[in-house]
Amino acid sequence: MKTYAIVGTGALGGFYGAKLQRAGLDVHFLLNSDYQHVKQSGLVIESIDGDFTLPSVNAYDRACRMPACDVIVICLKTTHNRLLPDILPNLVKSDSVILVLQNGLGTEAAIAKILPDRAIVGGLCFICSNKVAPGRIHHLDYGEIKLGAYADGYQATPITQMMAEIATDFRNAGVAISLCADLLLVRWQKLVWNIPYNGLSVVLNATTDRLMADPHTSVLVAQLMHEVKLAASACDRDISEEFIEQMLAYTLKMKPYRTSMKIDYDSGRPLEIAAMFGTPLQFAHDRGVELPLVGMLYQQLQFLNAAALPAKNYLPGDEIY
Ligand SMILES: NC(=O)C1=CN([C@@H]2O[C@H](COP(=O)(O)OP(=O)(O)OC[C@H]3O[C@@H](n4cnc5c(N)ncnc54)[C@H](OP(=O)(O)O)[C@@H]3O)[C@@H](O)[C@H]2O)C=CC1
Ligand SMILES: CC(C)(CO)C(=O)C(=O)O
Repeated sequence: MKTYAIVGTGALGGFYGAKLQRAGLDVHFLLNSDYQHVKQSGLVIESIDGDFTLPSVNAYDRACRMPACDVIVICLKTTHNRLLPDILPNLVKSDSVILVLQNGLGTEAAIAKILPDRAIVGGLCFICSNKVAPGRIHHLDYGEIKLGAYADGYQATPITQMMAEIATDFRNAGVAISLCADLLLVRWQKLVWNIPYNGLSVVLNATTDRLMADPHTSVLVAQLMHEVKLAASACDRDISEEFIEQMLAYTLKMKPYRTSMKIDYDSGRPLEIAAMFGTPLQFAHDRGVELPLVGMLYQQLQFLNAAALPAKNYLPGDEIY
């Protein structure tokens, strides 16, 4: 039986980690402000798939107190990635796999610099989940994960045995999961959604339904998606027109949704700007492609984030890339 370390027990880590433990796996949870509460009372999951409680979990406040595990699941916000060089060496064995369940681009490459010899897998999560109180996760919708292995410079690379084993564990835990051989392609595909909706939801103070209902913003969403397609193309990854049409249609059908970046903004947390905007812009720029609309959103988000910096006790550069 594999052991799992959940680094960051919030909306994603709490939800997926609790499901893995409920399925009988040996799961170890690293926590921050919720540590005392979760150590005493465990985790509560309110989910459209069915509510459940884990009255007792392996809770830790420091990585150095955790056992080395087979799979290290990174569920911190990317704004806390500066902690990874201190956390990760405590948790790995020679054959551990690092599974990055974060939005955006670049974390796998950053981890490869910290742990050059370990297998790294990226996971794109299609889920709407929030941590609503200490140790209490509210899973509102969806939940599927797409996994792809990381290879130097985000080259496409075959599906590994370890990925298949991780997928089996998640499926047994009731999580839909698929495997792919091109992590960079699926990261760009997710950015087709995240860049317009996460960015505009903060700048325009709007939920997804309002962005789609207004003819001006729905055009802007589509234009931003086309810039992401250009950036992917500069990286030799093809995003089809049909894919963009599907993303627009899917969002029209979605329940009104406040994106994760908007929830962060409204809660006074730092925004994941580097992972979702800065690094994608840099990837495109390095290949001779500029993205003016994405660049404008990036600048506006930096402005809004900086305006709240003192309150957030946050330093620019906290996301390591
Ligand atoms: N939520 C969602 O629906 C989705 C999220 N994502 C992505 O998943 C990633 C994780 O997001 P999400 O789960 O929402 O974020 P959350 O903020 O809910 O979870 C992150 C957790 O990390 C914890 N943490 C912070 N600092 C430390 C520390 N020093 N040691 C241990 N734990 C720490 C936080 O604890 P504390 O609160 O106590 O500081 C928090 O519980 C992001 O990249 C996000 O974009 C992707 C798809 C959907
Ligand atoms: C697309 C979505 C809603 C998860 O599926 C997300 O990634 C976010 O809110 O940041």
